[in-house]
Amino acid sequence: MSDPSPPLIIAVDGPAASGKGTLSRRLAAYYGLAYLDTGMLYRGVGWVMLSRQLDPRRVDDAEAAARAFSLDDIADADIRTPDVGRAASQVAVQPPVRAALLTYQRRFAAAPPNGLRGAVLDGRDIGTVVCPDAPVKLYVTADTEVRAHRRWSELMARDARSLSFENVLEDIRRRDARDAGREEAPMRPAADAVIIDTTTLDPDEVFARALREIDRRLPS
Ligand SMILES: Nc1ncnc2c1ncn2[C@@H]1O[C@H](COP(=O)(O)OP(=O)(O)O)[C@@H](O)[C@H]1O
Ligand SMILES: Nc1ccn([C@@H]2O[C@H](COP(=O)(O)OP(=O)(O)O)[C@@H](O)[C@H]2O)c(=O)n1
Repeated sequence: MSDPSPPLIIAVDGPAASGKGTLSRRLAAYYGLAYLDTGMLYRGVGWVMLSRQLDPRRVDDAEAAARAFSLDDIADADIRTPDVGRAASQVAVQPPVRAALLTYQRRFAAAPPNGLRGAVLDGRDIGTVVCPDAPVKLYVTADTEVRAHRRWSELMARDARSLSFENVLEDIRRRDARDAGREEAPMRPAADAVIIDTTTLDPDEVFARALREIDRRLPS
């Protein structure tokens, strides 16, 4: 009897608000794959730290929070705020936090839920660390100001009226610098990733571009 084929993994990485989630959800639906937003795990740990009034930069506390983390902890939490994004990138610098969250991500990729034949994972280090053998790796990016504008519009639509565009831009710049500059699993395209610059593309165009790249790489 031949071995069952390994799960089909599509790795999607890139900086904040580049459109990773929008593209990944669509790819997962199209190919019938599971989807994991790995940023949600880091945001979850960041949220736990803030909700306990702990400093996200304290490595012992952050490691303990990551080890004990369960998705149930954030069932009713708003993790999509700039404060939680900042805390997420502060806990994400710490190697023991990354190690604790890596296990969950690798398991998800190795055995996608509901018997699905594979998964799309999005984050910062999927193609480089979490799933280095993924047959398809995309790195989604866009100009910083365009990304900040997208995030600002999203936050405004959710009623964060007091946020200025400049604050969101500054926040994204700092988070990008922290994510790209850290020692452990820095944000960067894998050597074999396809870079998709979404600055002037709408979501349909990004999807179409990704499909072309993926179909070229998948065994027919
Ligand atoms: N190609 C695009 N053009 C314009 N807006 C986009 C595009 N892709 C995503 N968006 C919007 O930008 C915001 C951030 O997208 P999202 O997919 O959440 O990014 P990420 O997962 O990289 O943080 C969302 O409001 C989304 O609707
Ligand atoms: N695989 C991942 C995913 C997220 N992260 C961290 O988690 C933060 C929040 O990730 P996110 O994907 O929710 O961020 P957005 O792109 O949605 O703004 C990032 O800024 C990173 O610091 C990471 O280090 N590695």
